[in-house]
Amino acid sequence: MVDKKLSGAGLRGQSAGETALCTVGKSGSGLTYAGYDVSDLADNATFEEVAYLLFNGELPNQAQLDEYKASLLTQRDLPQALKEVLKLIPKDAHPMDVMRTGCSFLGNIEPETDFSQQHKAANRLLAAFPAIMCYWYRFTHDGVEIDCTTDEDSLGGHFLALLHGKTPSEQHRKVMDVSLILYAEHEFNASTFTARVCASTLSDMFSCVTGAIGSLRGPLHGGANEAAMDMIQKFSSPADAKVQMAGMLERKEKIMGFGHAIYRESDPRNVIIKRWSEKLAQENGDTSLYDISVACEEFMWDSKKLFCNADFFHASAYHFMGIPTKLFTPIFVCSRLTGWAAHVMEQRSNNRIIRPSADYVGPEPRKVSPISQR
Ligand SMILES: CC(=O)SCCNC(=O)CCNC(=O)[C@H](O)C(C)(C)COP(=O)(O)OP(=O)(O)OC[C@H]1O[C@@H](n2cnc3c(N)ncnc32)[C@H](O)[C@@H]1OP(=O)(O)O
Ligand SMILES: O=C([O-])CC(=O)C(=O)O
Repeated sequence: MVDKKLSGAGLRGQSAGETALCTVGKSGSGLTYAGYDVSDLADNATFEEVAYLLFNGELPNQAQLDEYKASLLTQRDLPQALKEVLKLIPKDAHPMDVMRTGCSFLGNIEPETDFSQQHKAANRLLAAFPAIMCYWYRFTHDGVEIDCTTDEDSLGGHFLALLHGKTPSEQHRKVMDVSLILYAEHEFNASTFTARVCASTLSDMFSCVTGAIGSLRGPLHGGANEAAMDMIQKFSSPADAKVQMAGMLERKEKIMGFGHAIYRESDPRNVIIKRWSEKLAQENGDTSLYDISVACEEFMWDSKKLFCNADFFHASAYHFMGIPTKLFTPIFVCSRLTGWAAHVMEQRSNNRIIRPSADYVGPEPRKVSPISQR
């Protein structure tokens, strides 16, 4: 694994454009947003500051941040028409499909009609996504039509308050904020690349983000945090985890939450969210799921030199905060929207339609025979 070359299928190792937003696997801890190390941002900034950074290129000063947060606060509620649409989506729908529909529908009723509105569209989605997820979830699962506004200062706290219907603890607010920072941006990953391809046709922001949500949904990308949770919940102890994982590897099954397309030895986000997962486990007074997760990490490294990516310890961390597993990937959407929108803006600022070539491997030229002879 460690010496595996970044080349081959899946466009691996090929540069597909330029970005000033992010480096992955290069300097410092291995992940930077506009020059800032992600661990520095996680320790010393908030998610709203990171969103501002990605959208504007610089961190805000206090006055800019206050103004930005005040503006986001006024945009958290959903239009009634969108609430009606969300109520029509069945309980057993995949919440990523809910996010996709919510984003797409908002693009119908509040369209981005020209690119001068790109910040407006991005900020509206940023403010509204927690309510899109929670309004649908609470209506279909608890039978309540929630008030989509809260006076929570941060988007992370706002999400937790909408979901649980009560004020979150300071520690939970902090973990959500860190999590949103860690997931915010990651260069040319599959969903961001989807957004950029869409942007390159000069399409609108809502279409770019809707497409990106579809790409993030898959278990090889954002969907891995849910799949990791489903897996660790099946293990009864650290020892059982090791036995069962050995079986999975023998059967050549993919272990979700491990490995990465770019990082070779570790994902710098893992150490940060792992630390928070441990703190939450201790706070809950039951560390068994955390201990099982650590056993998985040890086993995968010892047997395959595969390491936890950002998704693996997010699973237990979210679980400890009482977040239902099916909402794990939609939270990723609430965060990555910032990276997607920033890339859409960057693509638009220096655009050429993205249209690669393919190596043809199909049949030689041939003639259509009459249907009766086929
Ligand atoms: C936030 C994020 O989106 S992070 C990614 C989340 N996705 C997951 O956690 C899904 C599980 N992981 C994977 O499927 C892969 O590691 C990916 C999709 C992330 C990266 O895929 P690739 O770039 O093709 O992986 P890479 O080239 O490093 O794979 C090397 C070998 O390790 C194997 N491998 C990689 N990850 C895993 C895994 N999680 N479980 C089992 N085997 C694995 C591959 O099958 C490959 O074996 P091979 O050479 O015999 O075919
Ligand atoms: O970069 C990738 O391929 C996947 C990833 O970790 C992310 O999008 O956060």
